[in-house]
Amino acid sequence: MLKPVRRWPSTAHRIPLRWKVIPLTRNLHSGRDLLSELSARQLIADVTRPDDFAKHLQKSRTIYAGIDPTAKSLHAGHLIPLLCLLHFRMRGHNTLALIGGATGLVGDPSGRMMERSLSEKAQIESNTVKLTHSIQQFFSRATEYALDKAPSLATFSQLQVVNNIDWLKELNLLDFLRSTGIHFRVNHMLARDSVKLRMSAHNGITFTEFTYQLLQGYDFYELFRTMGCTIQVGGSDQWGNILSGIDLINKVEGDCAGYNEGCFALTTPLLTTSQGEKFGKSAGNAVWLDEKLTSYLDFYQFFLRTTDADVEKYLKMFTLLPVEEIDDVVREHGIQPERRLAQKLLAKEVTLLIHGKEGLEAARVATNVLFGTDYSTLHAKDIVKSLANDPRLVLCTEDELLGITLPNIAAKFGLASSKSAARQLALGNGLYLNNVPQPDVHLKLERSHLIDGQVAILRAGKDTHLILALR
Ligand SMILES: N[C@@H](Cc1ccc(O)cc1)C(=O)O
Repeated sequence: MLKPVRRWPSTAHRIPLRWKVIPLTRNLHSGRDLLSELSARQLIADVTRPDDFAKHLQKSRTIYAGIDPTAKSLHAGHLIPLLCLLHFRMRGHNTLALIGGATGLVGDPSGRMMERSLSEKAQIESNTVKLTHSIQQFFSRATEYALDKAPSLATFSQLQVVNNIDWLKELNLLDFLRSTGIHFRVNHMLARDSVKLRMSAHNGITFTEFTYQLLQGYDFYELFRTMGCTIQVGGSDQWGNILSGIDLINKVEGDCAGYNEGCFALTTPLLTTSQGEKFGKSAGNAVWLDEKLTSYLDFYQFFLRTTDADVEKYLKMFTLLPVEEIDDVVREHGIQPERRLAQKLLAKEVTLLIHGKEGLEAARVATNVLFGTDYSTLHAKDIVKSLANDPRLVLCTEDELLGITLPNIAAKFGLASSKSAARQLALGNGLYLNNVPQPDVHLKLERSHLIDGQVAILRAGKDTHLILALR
């Protein structure tokens, strides 16, 4: 039998006391105001009702951004919405990070020409656990970074991670159609860019993906109703999904004129590099924020390789350095671009933001080992730590290392294809020990050759390394 339709109870959408709006006493008025700061940092693609939005932000609000758990960690592409949330958080707004444990099971058609294949439930669940950790870690490191960079701005408010499976799994299909579906008109849904794009493609769109916008719309309504959330942030391909939520809230809340100031959307640009590639990929692979997936070194190097055309934008988007300071650095960089002053600053700041001081130190040590020329400051324990998880670091026993000629070691550990190839390389001054060519093919390795008596850095030619460390 059909259950009675759940009408939205007239008091259910009252904001609970703990989410009551709190006027901001400081920060919002100190320095540039939030929306213009975000826009100076090129973090805004679009906002709804900008004047009302700016006024709305004069009190402490609750804001959310959602991520579907299609991958097991955050990656560099997530940095833009995350930094946007960080700016809100620093100015005392409550921040919700939503993990789409339910929407991840359905698949967002936005910005995609092809239907996704449905992910396994177990995969989504395991990704959800990892992403929750990733997000918490991001905000805890970013908080430290923000306190260091902009102490006068930082009044951190709540950060909470929520999962939409918690409310969407409870929905009953018939109730949902009668209470929520009734507010969506198919002609409007068809007009959304995400759907239009797919309607024009050969295979069209399945009903499953077509309903995605209702689910994301429902999320916004749920967070508005239960937590007083009035702002949603997302990449620019999320515009339609966010507006679905605002429309739903307006329709359900329509009778609450005066009480409901309305809700707001803020989209961030989808970044492509100046070479037209999607930002956040290195040699076709995602650059992850988890150091087990992308090492400190590779993360640092990724930002160090930024082109001159992109570096100013990235400094503004991905660091909390004041915009004026960035302008000065970029001016100085322009005088001698080959010194890569701006890129070095960018790599340093973003590594600090994501991996903290220890991560930055590890990236610097590893950079010196692999690309530097001055080994005098290197210490064995730092080398081993900085290259943990890097296949170029091999732990070995004394027997495998001491009393053996360098070409033999190079061949044994795969730095050269054979002993004779290694000898040829050495004779041609192409085999290095701790950055010095070693043409003596009979030289046997002794403890005194090792850095701190523990580590030998071998190199074949310009840039093929093998770092051997005694266990
Ligand atoms: N649709 C968003 C993720 C998301 C999911 C649920 C939401 O309520 C909000 C956002 C994306 O794919 O990036």
